[in-house]
Amino acid sequence: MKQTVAEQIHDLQKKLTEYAYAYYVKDQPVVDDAYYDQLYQQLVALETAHPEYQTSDSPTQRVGGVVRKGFEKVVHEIPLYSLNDVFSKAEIIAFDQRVQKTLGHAVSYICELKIDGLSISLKYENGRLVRGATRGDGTIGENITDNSKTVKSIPLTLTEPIDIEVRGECYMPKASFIQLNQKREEEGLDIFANPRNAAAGSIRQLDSKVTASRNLSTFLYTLADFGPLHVTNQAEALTHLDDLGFRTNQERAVCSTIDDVWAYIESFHDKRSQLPYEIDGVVIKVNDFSDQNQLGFTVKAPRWAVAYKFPPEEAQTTIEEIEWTV
Ligand SMILES: CC(C)(C)c1nc(N2CCN(c3ncccn3)CC2)c2cc(C(N)=O)c(N)nc2n1
Repeated sequence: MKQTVAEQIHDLQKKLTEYAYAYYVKDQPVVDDAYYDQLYQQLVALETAHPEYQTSDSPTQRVGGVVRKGFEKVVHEIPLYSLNDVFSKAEIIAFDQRVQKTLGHAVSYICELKIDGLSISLKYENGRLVRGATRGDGTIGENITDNSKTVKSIPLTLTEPIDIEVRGECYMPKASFIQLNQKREEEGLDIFANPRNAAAGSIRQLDSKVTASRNLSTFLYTLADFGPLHVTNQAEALTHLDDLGFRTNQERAVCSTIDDVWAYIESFHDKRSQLPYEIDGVVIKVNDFSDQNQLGFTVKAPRWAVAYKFPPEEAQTTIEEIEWTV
């Protein structure tokens, strides 16, 4: 039986959302670009002819188009903490000793690559993105909701209709950074010093159409407000973020000893230049949430995590050296 217009539109929105999720979140395209573009144009035509069926979470709403005079301030109800930096194996061992001394037992750690982007916080109500904000000073950030909606790896709708706030890094892939700077040089514009500055400049754009053109991506890494999620450790929390539709970094590893933590760090010291995104270190976190709660926070940072910082990277990677995943 022939589909109604409403059914045709809903069907296209669902298909295109699934294809975009596979491409931008899982890095596993399921259709080629030409086919995606063909369906996308069909949806644009149908939504234009029947605007009553255009939904705010349709894939066509990712193109931006809002121009702001400035950014509203956002107060983070749950503050974003800092991290204590460490620069050597000795400092990591000292961290582990302090943790074991406080808890009275050994713990497992989770190692996460420290993405060199800028921190954002995403708030969802009933599974819908209601607010995107920059970290700012950890308490006061900027409202970047319009721009967040143009970042293709940020879900507009979650797989569950829950209230949750998540945090992570927004970054620009190395290849996009190199291409952006080439374009800016051709146009006689200033170039960005590094991908972090390029990402910050792009997510803090007043014209969301510009943000949409910058191929930003994300890796989410923490739940600010756990909402209805029952998770007991960081590894589970990251799996939950995956299940909800977020993009998380798959290089994470649970390490049962600090020697394994150091082996992880050393392994990425060499792999760093081949990654398609910049990292400036490894974040080491006590994995178990009850252990984290016992360790608590200093004024500015958790006692249950440290950021191991790599020495500054050598010369800029050439485009050939990068593995071509997004
Ligand atoms: C939730 C905690 C506090 C443990 C935490 N905090 C982080 N950061 C705090 C300091 N940040 C910061 N940023 C600007 C100014 C001061 N501090 C930048 C984010 C993390 C950053 C990354 C990352 N980059 O990949 C990550 N995988 N996990 C993090 N986890």
